[in-house]
Amino acid sequence: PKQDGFSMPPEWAPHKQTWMIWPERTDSWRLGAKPAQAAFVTVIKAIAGFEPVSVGVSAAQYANAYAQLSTAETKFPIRVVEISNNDAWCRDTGPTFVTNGKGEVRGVDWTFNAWGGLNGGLYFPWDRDDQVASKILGIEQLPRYRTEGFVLEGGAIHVDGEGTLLTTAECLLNTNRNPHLSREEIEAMLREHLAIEKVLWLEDGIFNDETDGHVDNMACFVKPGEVLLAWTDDESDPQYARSKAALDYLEASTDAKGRKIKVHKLPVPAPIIAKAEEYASVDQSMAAIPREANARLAGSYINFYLCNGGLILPTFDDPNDKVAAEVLQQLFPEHQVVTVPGREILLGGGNIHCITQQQPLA
Ligand SMILES: NCCCCCC(N)=O
Repeated sequence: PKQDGFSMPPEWAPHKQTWMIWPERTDSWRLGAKPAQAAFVTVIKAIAGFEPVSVGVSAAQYANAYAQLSTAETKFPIRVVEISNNDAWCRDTGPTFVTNGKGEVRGVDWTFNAWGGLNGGLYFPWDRDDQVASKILGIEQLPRYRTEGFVLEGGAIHVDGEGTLLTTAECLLNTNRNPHLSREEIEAMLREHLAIEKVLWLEDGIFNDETDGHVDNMACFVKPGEVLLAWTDDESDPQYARSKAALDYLEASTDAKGRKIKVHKLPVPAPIIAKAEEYASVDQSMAAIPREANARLAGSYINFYLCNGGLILPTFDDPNDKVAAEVLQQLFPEHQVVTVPGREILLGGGNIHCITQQQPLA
């Protein structure tokens, strides 16, 4: 934390590797999780074109994951290690890595409660997921800061690397995360653990996002002082009010260094609806929320992932796929945009940013 001189680098800072977790639970993923595993393999190989990838997998799926990944012909190595888990959302269950600018890396291991615990959580139990960060830090032999009892997911925050953090009240002030803490006390925990100076609070995230509006689906930093925001011009879409409120707030805000915020818009895809036949092959269980057919999914191009020289972008067979790729290539000229179909991942409730976790170089 701040007192030790450690802070969270921005996602565009150089990475040592990316961490991911292999999907397998059949009450969250359709067709025995096989389409999800294929989609994850595509993402893993895309990232391994830019930097090493470590994939955590359960003992039951180790042989299957290893067989598919160890023979991959990629520029950078893909490592498969056994890590028990309850699902595959490494953005939220992995550690948030912090660096001190003097060659040292540590990790923050937030308490995890499956996006709401017994008050709106998405599955039960989540004990293996709450151990993932600790196991990754153990494998990397990095010191660990544990925030016992303070719930946070990595997908709920973005930083600019210069003291500003971007998040949503819909998530962080939700009574199913830290009902015992005030907004000020939550800000204090973020300041302390990430050495940030100012929090920009968007009200809401993407409409119908089951994470309670994670910021990593709604908005992100392009560079200090510049924010990219999920946008629609369709005022009849429930997304419009959320994006307009965020635009007005950001354009009236300054960051930790006093810069006025410049907002860039990234169009959302047309509403994405889960088909009944897609969810027909998801197991019913007492352990996970049912996947609602005909529900609108929280599809967003903001859920891309920045790796060393690459930008991995989910696409949705939508005319805006091309628009989003062009806008992002303009805004991130030093990153090569690589598109990967995102629907199979979105059917599980998130996308490419949600299934990745960057480990920065010291
Ligand atoms: N079904 C669980 C979905 C969790 C999505 C995680 C994320 N960061 O979006």
